[in-house]
Amino acid sequence: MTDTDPRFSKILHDHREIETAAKRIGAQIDRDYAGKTPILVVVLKGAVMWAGDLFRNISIDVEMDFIDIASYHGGIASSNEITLRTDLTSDVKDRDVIIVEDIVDTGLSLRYLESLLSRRGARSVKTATMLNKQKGHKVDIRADYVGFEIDNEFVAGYGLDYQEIWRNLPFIGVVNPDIYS
Ligand SMILES: O=P(O)(O)OC[C@H]1O[C@H](OP(=O)(O)OP(=O)(O)O)[C@H](O)[C@@H]1O
Ligand code: HPA
Ligand SMILES: [Mg+2]
Repeated sequence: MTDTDPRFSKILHDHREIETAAKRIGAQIDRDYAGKTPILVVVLKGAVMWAGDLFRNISIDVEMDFIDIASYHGGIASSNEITLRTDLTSDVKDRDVIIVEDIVDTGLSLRYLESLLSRRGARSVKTATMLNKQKGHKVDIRADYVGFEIDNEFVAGYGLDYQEIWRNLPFIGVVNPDIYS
C-alpha cells in the first residue's frame, strides 16, 4: 500500500533513524550508570534487533541476558496473559537491570517484567524501549528511555512481527489494515 511495499500503509522509521535513537539512549545510559555494571535484560523475540543497536552504543561495562515472554502469539492484539517461555540465567538480586523492549503497547508485558525483577530483588529496574504506543496503554506504566513515540496502530519490522514474520525488515512500518481485517 505504500508506493513500494503493499504490506505497509506507512513507513515510520528506517534503520538509520533507529540507530540514531540507539546512540542517543546509549549515551544517556553511559551517563546514568557511570561506575555501575547494569544487566540488559533483552525481551525475546521482538527486542533482538534494537538490543543489538543499543548494546553497541553503550560504552560502560554492561552484561546481557535474555528472557522470552509472549502474549500476542503472532496476532494483532494482546491475549492479556503473559507466558514465560524461557527465563533468565542471571541472578538479578542487588543488580541494576535495564529491560530492553521493542515496544510498550498495552504495558502488560512491562508490568509483568518489572514486578518479576523487583520480586527477585533487583536494586533498580529501568526500561529502554524502541517504541512507546502511549494510546495503547491499559495500565499506568512508563518507560525510562524511549526511541520513538508512535500512534495507536499495529506496526511490524525491525524485530516486531505480524504472524511471526517481517521481524527481519530493516524498518518499522504500519501494517496495511487490509491484511488483517
Ligand atoms: O505492551 P504489550 O501490549 O504487552 O506488548 C509489548 C510486548 O508484546 C510483544 O511481544 P509478543 O508477545 O508479541 O512476543 P514476541 O516478542 O516474541 O513477538 C512485544 O515484543 C513486547 O514484548
Ligand atoms: O504494534 C505491534 N506490532 C507488533 N507486535 C506488537 N506487540 C505489541 N504491539 C505490537
Ligand atoms: Mg510479537
